[in-house]
Amino acid sequence: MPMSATADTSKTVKLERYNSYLRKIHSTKVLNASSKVLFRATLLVALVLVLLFAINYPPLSDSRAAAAHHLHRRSFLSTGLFSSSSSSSSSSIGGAAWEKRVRQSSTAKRPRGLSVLVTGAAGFVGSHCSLYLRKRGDGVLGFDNFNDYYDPALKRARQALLEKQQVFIVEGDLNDGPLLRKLFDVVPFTHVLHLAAQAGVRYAMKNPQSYIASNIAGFVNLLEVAKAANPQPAIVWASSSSVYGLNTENPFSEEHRTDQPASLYAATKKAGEEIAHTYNHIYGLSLTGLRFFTVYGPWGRPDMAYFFFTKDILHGKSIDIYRTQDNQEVARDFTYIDDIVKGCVGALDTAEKSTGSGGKKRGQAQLRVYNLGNTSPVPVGRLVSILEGLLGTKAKKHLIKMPRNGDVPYTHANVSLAYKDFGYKPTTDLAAGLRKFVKWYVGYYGIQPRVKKGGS
Ligand SMILES: O=C(O)[C@H]1O[C@H](OP(=O)(O)OP(=O)(O)OC[C@H]2O[C@@H](n3ccc(=O)[nH]c3=O)[C@H](O)[C@@H]2O)[C@H](O)[C@@H](O)[C@@H]1O
Repeated sequence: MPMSATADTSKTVKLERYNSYLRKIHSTKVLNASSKVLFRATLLVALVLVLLFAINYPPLSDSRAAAAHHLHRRSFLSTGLFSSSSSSSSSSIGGAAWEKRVRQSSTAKRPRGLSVLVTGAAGFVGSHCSLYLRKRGDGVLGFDNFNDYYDPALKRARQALLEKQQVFIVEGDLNDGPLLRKLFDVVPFTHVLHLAAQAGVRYAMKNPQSYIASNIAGFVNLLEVAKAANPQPAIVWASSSSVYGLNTENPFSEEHRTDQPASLYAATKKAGEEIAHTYNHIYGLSLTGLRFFTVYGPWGRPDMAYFFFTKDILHGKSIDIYRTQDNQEVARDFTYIDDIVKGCVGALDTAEKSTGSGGKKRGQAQLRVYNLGNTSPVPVGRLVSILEGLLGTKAKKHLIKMPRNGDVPYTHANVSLAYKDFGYKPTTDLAAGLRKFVKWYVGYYGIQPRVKKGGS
């Protein structure tokens, strides 16, 4: 059967060729189909990539678009499940309702009233100044990052106080350029009262970078935004008595040397004064630096000695009272908050307009620095005796040599320049001011014991 076998073989071969032909056609079809799928998938991936790129890198030339994008992302984050902020005030940053609140808060309620952006509005001096300005009929918009350098609950309580007076605090950081630009896009601020800062002399040894971030980078960021704003605002900002550092001339006058800071805190405030000079010189920004002298009073800062001494005395804890290396008393020109508020407002009211526009200087602008102190230094030991009297409790005093931590032994303000230019005259002595502080303290913390509640 070779013949049939041959015939069979040739049939099988033909069948196999046919089958292989079919397989080829089929595989080409499959190949065509899969390459189409591959092509479409690639197109989709490319589209998604382009979109993602566009979202993450908006055109640099369009700062408004960038700001809007940034604010949108932030508002998305702050309302999202992973939000770290619980504040309702930040939940709608950039939205129409938010803009309305920003405008309302910034609008003056008296003819020719100011429109002031107050940075650090939830802080000690910031909250007092905001309330004063608002009650006077000026427009006030607060700005604060509510950081936890000290108890944020106290900052929230101050915020609640401000909200009662229709002062809105925008929650944000000085280094957030798009947010600051957005605020200046919405409101033509006449003034900025810049009080946001990393405060505290001794903490600078623990966290030096925080001073650079707030007092230098944050300040420069604010000035960058202010110089580009139309109109440019006049800026009044918080410098510090600590810039006098190792100066030995007394009382401290604005003409004395300030090139020997004793702490990084002081160095950043001094740097701020030099930076202010630069922005005034190049861009025509009107700038006034206020050198505050150890400000104290109700709603004060828990990191300051008078505040934690009060707490420790009430809790029976011992307190360290510093003495100089040659065993002298350390003294401060403690200044009551209401006097400081009057000084800040005086500086705002006498600040001339900035001269620049469109980021360019159009003429010489005002550049000032003032001491705002009490003009009568008091030894720390005396401060403790006053507190003991007010609290009806003896302090457990621990006298020690002042650690080498940036402190200076003595401060004393000459305020004749502030008096001449805006009538600054402190009127509250330490005993009267501490009485008001203690009254607030026991009320705020709900403390009952042996406290003498004399005075107003
Ligand atoms: O005048 C200023 O510019 C500065 O005033 C204060 O700095 P300071 O004067 O050191 O105020 P406190 O920290 O309240 O100290 C007051 C006095 O108590 C002394 N002290 C402090 C802490 C302590 O445990 N014991 C003690 O005797 C200090 O040496 C100082 O003489 C503020 O904390 C700074 O933010 C501000 O810039």
